[in-house]
Amino acid sequence: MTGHSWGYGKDDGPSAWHTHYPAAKGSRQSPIDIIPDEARRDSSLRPIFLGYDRCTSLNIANNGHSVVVEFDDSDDRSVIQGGPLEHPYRLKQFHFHWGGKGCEGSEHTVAGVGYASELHLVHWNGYKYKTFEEASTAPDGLAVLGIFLELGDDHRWLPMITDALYMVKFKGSAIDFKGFNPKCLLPSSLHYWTYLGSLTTPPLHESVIWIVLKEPIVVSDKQLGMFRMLQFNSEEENQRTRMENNFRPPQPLKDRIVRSSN
Ligand SMILES: CC#CCOc1ccc(CNS(N)(=O)=O)cc1
Ligand SMILES: [Zn+2]
Repeated sequence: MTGHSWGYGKDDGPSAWHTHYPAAKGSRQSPIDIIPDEARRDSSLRPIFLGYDRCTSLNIANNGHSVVVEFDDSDDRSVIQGGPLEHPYRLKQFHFHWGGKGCEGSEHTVAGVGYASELHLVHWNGYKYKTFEEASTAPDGLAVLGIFLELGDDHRWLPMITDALYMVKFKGSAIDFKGFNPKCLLPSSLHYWTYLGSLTTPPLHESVIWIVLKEPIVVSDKQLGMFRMLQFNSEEENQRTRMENNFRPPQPLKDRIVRSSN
């Protein structure tokens, strides 16, 4: 099922998505602006546990919206559990959102301030649902771990990703990408905010339990700049557009609260 084409441009960007994806105006849309002082500290929230050691990365691809690393999700070999989750959720893929030169690029903001980029690790509830597609429309179907990227020194392990980007420059390109463990992209603290939200890209399904880590990881401007050599377009298309500013702005919180781990 291929949905209507969408993007991040003036005519097909976030403000136009509602025309083909009505969920855009729903009651639990993402991202949001997280206001730490208004988050409810909840001692019943357990620590997050990331069981990625047996994870199996498959490929890295340019899907025309971001660069995505996909994993073998045929069993519970790599899962996120604990925190607000009642069951283990299987890692399916991770991808990034970033800005243009020097401007913001994260999707969630913290007290109105954005980061340069945001990493999303997408997991689905394989305990209750048979497939990612089925889980993606269920209110407790997905769990996305959001990690902020801020500019500073070079990240020691990010080159494992950025060195592969030139091979997936155009939309529709993909290469084998085995043996990558995303644990190397985690900050030292797993303290988090959590709230009920949605996919931040079409189809914008309201099926995501968001877990946003408080501590960003640090990458250099040069490393983040490598993402901007990617293109939104395929090699065949004449229109050459650099992949940048592929982030949705914060959406209304409406009748939701954000909870905070200790
Ligand atoms: C249904 C469906 C589908 C396609 O799968 C995805 C996977 C991830 C995303 C990205 N969503 S986000 N930015 O909230 O992690 C969107 C669609
Ligand atoms: Zn995302």
